[in-house]
Amino acid sequence: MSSPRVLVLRAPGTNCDEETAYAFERAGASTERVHVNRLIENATLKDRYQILCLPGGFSYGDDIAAGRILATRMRNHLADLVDTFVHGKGDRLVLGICNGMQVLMRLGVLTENVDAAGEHDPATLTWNNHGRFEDRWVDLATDGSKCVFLRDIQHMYLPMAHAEGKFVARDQAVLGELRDAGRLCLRYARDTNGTVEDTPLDFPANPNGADANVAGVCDSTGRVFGLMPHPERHIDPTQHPYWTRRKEQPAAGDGLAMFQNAVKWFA
Ligand SMILES: NC(=O)CC[C@H](N)C(=O)O
Repeated sequence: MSSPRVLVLRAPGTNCDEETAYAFERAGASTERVHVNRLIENATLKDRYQILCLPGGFSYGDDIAAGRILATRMRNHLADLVDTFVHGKGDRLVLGICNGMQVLMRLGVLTENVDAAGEHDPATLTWNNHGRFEDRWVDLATDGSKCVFLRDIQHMYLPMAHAEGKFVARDQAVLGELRDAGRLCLRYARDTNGTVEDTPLDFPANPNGADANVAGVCDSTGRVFGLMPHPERHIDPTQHPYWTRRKEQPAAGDGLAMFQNAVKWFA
């Protein structure tokens, strides 16, 4: 298959769908932005796509908790779609960006197979330590061996923009299990070296106080990935905040490689 088709799922309050579709198209995929209600009406629509992407925004106004309502709608009305993309024949990819990661966390697909015996969810996303919305650029390091989207990427400089983005594991055992499986594959970093650190960094390097500096998590297969920062906002070099001061411009913004990795997976 040459060019995968991407389903960019929209809901009331989604606001990053156009940029996300642009990012996938720049990487060589074809995309359609589809409202969640259209998918609920037509169960066979999902069969047109190889990649499911949940973009950023404030679905259903972040009411109750960010991502909770869309995740509940998907669990109740789109269970077949979720199962097809997450499990199925293992031939599809899922990406959740920011609010999309919040939805994937609420659906439980990013922490699947982890200490299922516990009374509470193995992990969640909660309010940033300082209790406010934080919107700026961050350095990221990858432990990307496992995750399809992060292959051959060590460092990225990307914008983050969230209030409920602090990753918290239920306990150290869960954190260790996810880490040892290579699933804590994207971390906030202190610099551009691409070094993964487990001890939480101080603010501002770790913008929200996340356990083990976690900024992104993948499932046990590496095909399902959620991250809080916004790769679709750094596709072109001119989106870098200091681009006019750089002597040499890179060919692309740091985020593009993630979308290219997804497209390559189908080549
Ligand atoms: N940028 C986004 O996707 C919004 C993040 C999210 N709804 C929050 O504030 O936590």
